[in-house]
Amino acid sequence: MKKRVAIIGAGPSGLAQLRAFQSAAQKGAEIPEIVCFEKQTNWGGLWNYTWRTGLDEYGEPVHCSMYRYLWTNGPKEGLEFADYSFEEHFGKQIASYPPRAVMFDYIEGRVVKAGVRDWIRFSTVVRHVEYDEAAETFTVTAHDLVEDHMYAEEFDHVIVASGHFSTPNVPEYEGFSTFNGRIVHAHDFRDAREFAGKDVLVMGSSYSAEDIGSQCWKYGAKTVTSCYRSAPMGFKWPDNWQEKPALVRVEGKEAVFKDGSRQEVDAIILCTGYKHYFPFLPDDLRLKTANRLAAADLYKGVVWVHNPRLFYLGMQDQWFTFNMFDAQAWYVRDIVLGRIEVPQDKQVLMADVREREEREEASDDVKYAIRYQADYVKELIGETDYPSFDVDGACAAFYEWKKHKAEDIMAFRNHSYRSVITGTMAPRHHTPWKDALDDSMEAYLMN
Ligand SMILES: Cc1cc2nc3c(=O)[nH]c(=O)nc-3n(C[C@H](O)[C@H](O)[C@H](O)COP(=O)(O)OP(=O)(O)OC[C@H]3O[C@@H](n4cnc5c(N)ncnc54)[C@H](O)[C@@H]3O)c2cc1C
Repeated sequence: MKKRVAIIGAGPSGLAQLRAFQSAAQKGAEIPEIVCFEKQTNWGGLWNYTWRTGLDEYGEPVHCSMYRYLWTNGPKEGLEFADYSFEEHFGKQIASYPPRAVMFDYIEGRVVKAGVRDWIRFSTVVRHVEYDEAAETFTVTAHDLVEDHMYAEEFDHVIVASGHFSTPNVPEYEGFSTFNGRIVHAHDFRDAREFAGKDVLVMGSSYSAEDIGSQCWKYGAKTVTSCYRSAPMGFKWPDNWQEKPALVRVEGKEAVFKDGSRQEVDAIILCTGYKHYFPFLPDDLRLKTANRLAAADLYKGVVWVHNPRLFYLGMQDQWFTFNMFDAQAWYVRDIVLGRIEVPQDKQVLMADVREREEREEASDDVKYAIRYQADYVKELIGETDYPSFDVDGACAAFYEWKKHKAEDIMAFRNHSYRSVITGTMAPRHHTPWKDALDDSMEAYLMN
């Protein structure tokens, strides 16, 4: 009987897995029966934007954490699919920091071409997964939201590609419940225009804080204050943007910081990160990890060491994204197809995890982290037929990106880089991003 494989999620990771199997089939391989469960009505994961926050039309938690005017925060050259370039999709090279809608179109382009939509059951949430030792199969219980019907099916493998930037980490601070303003987590932030004319406090010092603070500033916030726990972001911010140490409490409308200073604010945006959250997995199958490069308990970053028939995609902290998901998906595919053997000895699997952890912990330098992930991508693609690409070039684009941000955080998106697939230089963005309100694909492609 044909093997059956369940993929949970049709975001960039799950779609990479579909494309991986389809590419093997295209080359004549016998592939298993694939069922991809996707709780949203469409594919694209976080890139499938919705205005909704809280619960969706079925009462399910909204997955999307992106906002209306989101433009990629890293250069597109760092994430380009090796088997489907931006030039192939758009018929020309495009600038390096596309808006969300352009990215969605690109993600969708590859899987439309691959013809894998029929493998996906949309509006279907995976509620529970259980492993039967004797039968060596997983029972996946799914909920068809349209029919409001639950059912269970058996699979030989489960691949978890449900993402980890959707369940917000929401801290509590003294005075929050009596704060006379709006408190919102980045997960529910949709449109910076809401904060025009306001004094905004952005909590956190990572990408969300950087970008949401910048959005608020660009769309007319009166002042932006950002506060950090360990170290300031350290960019050259505009005059009406100040960085403060950690928030201690809120008194009325005043935020009080660790150094004793105070600032009156109208709104607090919590850019306090996300949790790896898998409510559909029992303890023995559930990944418990911090957001790090060497995610816990994953051999080669993908194989669940406690049950090597279960895989996770995209669970690492992410410098590389789409091409790393591809590298992982091709690798997992080849395990499932019996082309790559996973060691039987759990100690060997654990040793691989420890080695990755130790190497990650050797330095907290950003360039080291980027290189670390580049080496990981190289390691995986070296073992499959995923088309090789200029991983070092992608690394260089990330280094340049860091440099350009340090030079001018408000205008770094006007820079462009060389494609690591086709070698073509991206055009410079003609409309300075700072002033661009129209994030539609049509407007962008006119550049
Ligand atoms: C604000 C923000 C900005 C970002 N910007 C960039 C950027 O500029 N460039 C970049 O490369 N990356 C960016 N990222 C990173 C992002 O994580 C990746 O680009 C990518 O979306 C991850 O893909 P994924 O498939 O692993 O997860 P997701 O995109 O989260 O997709 C997971 C899918 O699984 C589905 N799912 C979840 N649970 C279930 C269930 N129980 N049953 C069925 N389906 C389920 C979800 O509906 C979703 O479709 C950003 C992330 C955020 C939050």
